[in-house]
Amino acid sequence: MNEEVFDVTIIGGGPAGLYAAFYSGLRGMKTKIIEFQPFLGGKVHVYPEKMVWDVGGLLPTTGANLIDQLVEQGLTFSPTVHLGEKVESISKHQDGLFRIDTTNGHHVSKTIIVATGSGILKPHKVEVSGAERFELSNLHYTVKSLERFKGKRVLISGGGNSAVDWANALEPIAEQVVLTYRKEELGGHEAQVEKIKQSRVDCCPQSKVTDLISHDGRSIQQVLLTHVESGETNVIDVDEVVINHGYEQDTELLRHSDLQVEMKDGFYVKGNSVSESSVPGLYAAGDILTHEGKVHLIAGAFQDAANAVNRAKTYIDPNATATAMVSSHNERLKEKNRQLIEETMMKQ
Ligand SMILES: Cc1cc2nc3c(=O)[nH]c(=O)nc-3n(C[C@H](O)[C@H](O)[C@H](O)COP(=O)(O)OP(=O)(O)OC[C@H]3O[C@@H](n4cnc5c(N)ncnc54)[C@H](O)[C@@H]3O)c2cc1C
Repeated sequence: MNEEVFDVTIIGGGPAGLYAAFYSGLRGMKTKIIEFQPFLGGKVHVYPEKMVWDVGGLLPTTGANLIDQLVEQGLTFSPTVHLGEKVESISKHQDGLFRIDTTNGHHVSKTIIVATGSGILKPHKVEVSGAERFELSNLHYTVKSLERFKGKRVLISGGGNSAVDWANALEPIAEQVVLTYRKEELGGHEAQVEKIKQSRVDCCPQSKVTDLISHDGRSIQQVLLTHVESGETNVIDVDEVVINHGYEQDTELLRHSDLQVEMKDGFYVKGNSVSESSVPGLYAAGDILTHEGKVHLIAGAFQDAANAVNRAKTYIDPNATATAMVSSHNERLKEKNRQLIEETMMKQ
């Protein structure tokens, strides 16, 4: 049980949730983030090795670096963070407070910001019994850094965009890249598929991984591929195995809640351009929100988050200003600014 009442509880610790936490701290609100994954950063964990170019003010940077920056900024005002906790339902009680039921208990909040993005993403695992024991060594469900694969023999299983992108990215640096997929043709973007065809990548169409062979019990040394039609088998020597068989998406939260939150297409929170939902006190930000002016980018998630926080602030205190003072002149940052200036001077 968690009876402490928070001003704002943010569900989801992706870009929208993290920026909302920062902004909520800037507005002096008692803030909590609840995130299902054991880490913050949201969907950006799907593409940590990719370069992101379109976040305002940031020069091209990897997804991994973006996560670090988002998390550091999101924790500026030390919000309470619950990781590894799934929100299962939300309800609003007669006292006007929201109750948030999770896998670990329940929370109470004056307002809620739903920042659940595409829901909870879990990678589809390779269908080989006992495979999980290699996840600490050389079985990967994402490519966190290209460096790790330098000079290695890599097998990638999957025929979609990400698998094709990873094969193209690893081809110049790995010793060998084998790409195996069930269908006859690859399903990625045309230009990327063409690039694969012109490259050193060995394609094994209509094949699936049927065994991961280990001679030391700790890591995979060989992969058994089986042709889906002929049943013919092929053993490939490997140093690293990357699986990209898509993601299972759990988006049940609002459908499971008693609240009558108006939705669009059975998934999105049908909101407005200031992040309000049909339920007073409940706001949404990021990929889960839809409205006429919606920008489906991280940049758009930031705007949603600032709007959601501003609305939450005036919902709790109708006399509060509609927007926060800009950060450059915000009193909440005075002490932190003093520390930063001191640190800069020490370095000179
Ligand atoms: C391959 C790929 C590349 C992309 N490239 C770019 C790009 O270059 N530029 C750009 O601007 N955008 C890009 N995007 C889109 C961008 O990642 C999203 O717009 C952004 O992540 C949305 O942030 P969010 O916080 O709304 O949602 P998410 O990042 O999806 O985060 C939502 C979080 O909520 C958590 N959650 C969900 N349900 C629950 C629950 N019930 N209980 C607790 N926690 C829950 C999830 O675990 C997750 O951590 C890309 C997306 C993909 C897939």
